[in-house]
Amino acid sequence: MTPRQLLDATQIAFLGRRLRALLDGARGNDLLSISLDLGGGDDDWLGVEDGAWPGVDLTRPACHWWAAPATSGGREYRLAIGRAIDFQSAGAARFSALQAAFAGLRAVWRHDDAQRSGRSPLAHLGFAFADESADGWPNAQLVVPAVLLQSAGGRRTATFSCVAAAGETALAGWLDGLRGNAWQPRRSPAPPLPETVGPLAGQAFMARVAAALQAIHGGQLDKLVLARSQRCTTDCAIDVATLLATLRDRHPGCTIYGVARGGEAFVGATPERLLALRQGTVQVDALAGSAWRAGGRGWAASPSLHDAKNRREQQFVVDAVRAALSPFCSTLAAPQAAEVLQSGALQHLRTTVHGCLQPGVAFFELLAALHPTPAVGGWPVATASRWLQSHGERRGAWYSGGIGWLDRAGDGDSVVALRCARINGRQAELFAGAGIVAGSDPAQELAETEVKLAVIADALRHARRRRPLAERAASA
Ligand SMILES: C=C(O[C@@H]1C=C(C(=O)O)C=C[C@H]1O)C(=O)O
Repeated sequence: MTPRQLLDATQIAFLGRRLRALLDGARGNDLLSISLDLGGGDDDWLGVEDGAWPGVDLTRPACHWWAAPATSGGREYRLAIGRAIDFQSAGAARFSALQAAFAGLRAVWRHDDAQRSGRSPLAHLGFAFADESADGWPNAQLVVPAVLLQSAGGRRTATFSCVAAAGETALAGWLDGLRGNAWQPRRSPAPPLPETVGPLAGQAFMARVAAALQAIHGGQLDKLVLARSQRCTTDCAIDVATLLATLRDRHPGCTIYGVARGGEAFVGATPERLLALRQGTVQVDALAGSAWRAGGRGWAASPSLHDAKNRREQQFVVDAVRAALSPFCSTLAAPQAAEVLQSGALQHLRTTVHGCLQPGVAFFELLAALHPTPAVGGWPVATASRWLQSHGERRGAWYSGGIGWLDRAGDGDSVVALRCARINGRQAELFAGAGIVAGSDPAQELAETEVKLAVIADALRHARRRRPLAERAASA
């Protein structure tokens, strides 16, 4: 099935009838969602590879593509197009503002599932690392998409949402959204020209590591995560869909995400789950400590993943996550030993923290308690945040913040937005960071950020070699 064939005339007529039925008796600010069952089929229907769905167009004003490892194996895909509701917030109370908005939505959210798709409508969310940011991305955002396509376990659904005040015009908007994402002609991307990390960028990062180590040795802090960015420019527009497909193929254990707003896309492949909330149970990854294969690239050699520094670095995260969750949990599973998580050329230490929640605990309450974990901020959390702010730490878009989804019942997932870049036309800005504790070596920390930046840089390089099927066939 292609997007063009997504809905036939019978389904469009059916959608129109369901919309009219929902509108009957609705109040203007009610939120209405209608799900259609699109039948069984290949989950890669929503993949972004050449020829399958080249229409995932992240240069559109509002689009969110997501491919997460499914519990049953394979991938779970989501594509959100447009916005029925867009709520944004910033500042110290940003998560409680999102929670209040979400609770308000739930009270007026009506879902028609006449075809028994069994899938809940979803809202997607994203937020920046710090609670104030000024780089064109909303600091914290919750969106109910106008159109949501989902594919998992061989089942495909479409959910259409609008506020009742939009009336019957919503139908035309939904169909437009789908058309806009239909088969776009694609240009094959040209070779990106990554800016070499000049010695100055590397020296500047190592100087900041040295300053962080001084603060740690002075006893003010135990851990600080420092980030850096790298810009590169290509000689024609970066093909975001190919970049996403490359990340998806290369990082099977990661969640791949791409969010577009106003011509810019924020794209990444993260190994780290921040929060999964399902029917009163919670799961959080305490992920930190890194080792890598240098692969002859001239990066400093990796420390052992199990050395004292890496274990200490990860233990801060385990302790902080357990402390953050415990007031909300009736039971918190006993601490587990850390496992090794392989993610491309990197390895990390990971402990999954599980708990049973007390009744009524909301997703954003948990986010507010957890973020920033010492995996991305530092320890103690408040001192680390102040240190970063006063030392000019700059983190673009939603890097090291979170990105995720919530269903109508309030269950949901958020990942930590890592291994990512902000893409605008020919420009990419890549982000990565590393945790500093007593015993950290500045050259190794720099190398760690290089390996992390390479997740996107290598995918960008590879993406240029992939060409649309039509073009390949023409030149064959
Ligand atoms: C901050 C990043 O990664 C985090 C920091 C890690 C570390 O310091 O070892 C490991 C995994 C992530 O929790 C990043 O990838 O940018």
